[in-house]
Amino acid sequence: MYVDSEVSRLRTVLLHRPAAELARLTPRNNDSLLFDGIPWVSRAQEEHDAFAEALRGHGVEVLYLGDLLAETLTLPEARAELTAGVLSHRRLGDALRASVAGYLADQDPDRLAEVLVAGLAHEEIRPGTGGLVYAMMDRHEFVIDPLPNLLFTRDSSVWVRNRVAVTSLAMRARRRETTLTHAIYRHHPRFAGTELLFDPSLEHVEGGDVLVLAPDVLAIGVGERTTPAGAERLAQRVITAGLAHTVLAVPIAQERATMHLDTVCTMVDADAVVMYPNLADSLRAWTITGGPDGGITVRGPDPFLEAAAEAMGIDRLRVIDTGLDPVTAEREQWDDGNNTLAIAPRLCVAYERNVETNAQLEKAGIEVVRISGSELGSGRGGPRCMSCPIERDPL
Ligand SMILES: NC(=[NH2+])NCCC[C@H](N)C(=O)O
Repeated sequence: MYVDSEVSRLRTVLLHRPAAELARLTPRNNDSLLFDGIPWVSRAQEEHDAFAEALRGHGVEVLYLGDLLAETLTLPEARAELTAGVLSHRRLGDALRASVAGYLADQDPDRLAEVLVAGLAHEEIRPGTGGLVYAMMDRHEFVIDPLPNLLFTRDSSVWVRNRVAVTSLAMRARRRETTLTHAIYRHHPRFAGTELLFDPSLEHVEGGDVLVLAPDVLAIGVGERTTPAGAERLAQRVITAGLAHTVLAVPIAQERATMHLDTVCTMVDADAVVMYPNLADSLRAWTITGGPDGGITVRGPDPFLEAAAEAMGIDRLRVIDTGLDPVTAEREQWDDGNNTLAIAPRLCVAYERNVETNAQLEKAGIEVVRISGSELGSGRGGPRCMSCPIERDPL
């Protein structure tokens, strides 16, 4: 397990195949569950299977979060931890808590994993010993919330070299996701001995904001999800651990369209990014390096591209000039045109619908593996959001 870049050959990736949790979305809850529409579940699964197949076709090992979770739940300690986590929710009250506990105790690891991801509605459990909460709840209300955004595995953990940062998600609808990744990385034998770089109790950082620009350089977007305090904490940790000498904190607009840094900028080569053109010239960065007494030093802000090139020790960080008119650029940015997943330098996966961006990438010598994402995209995430690289060749 090792990741020191965004682009070197991808060997192992963590995905989550969406399932019953998507079927929980309704026009009443989709906004708070961070979806912009109601996906057609079976088609979303087909799209996701094609994405996984495209990766396997390029020699990438695909791990599924659902499988790792079910395997983790065969361990009594992990099972107890994850069960206690959902039972601690204040909405339950004692009587309903006892009923839910009983229900969970009856499930085998596979089904329990499913429940932890898809959630549990009131109508799925029996009243047990009664209680006011059960009596007063609507039958469609959740006693365990579903996690439809688990699909975006990029956000709930991120690898920096041989360590994993289990993130601290900012949006209420997503917080519980990291209880799952936290348990998997600490209990699953595949990750035995892995040191955690970050944990969910810390200041907010989401993986979509973290870009490993070079083996010693990280960029962290700061906006709707990652806070300045989160960026500072992660920067301090990677610098102290000797995993990077420089971390760039990059302010991005606090808006849905630019919720993470990877919605506007991803790497397609060791020295090249594809970037939302309406933003390319205005992005800025604060440069964080090691300071006296094990602390950090902050300077800036400077133009992002210049700060990045300097930190990376290259003359220039190239921006693939998509040359799009502002309206097309805005449309394709919304549909995750800039959210590419590199399988290797100059080889990336992208949504097929972003016709113009993809054509420009190819013109610039970047091979594009196109996948369809009409349903997957309703959650506002592209190939990079839907993947957490666990192993890449060293750059
Ligand atoms: N790395 C990313 N850009 N992830 C996209 C996450 C989308 C998800 N619906 C959210 O709002 O959180």
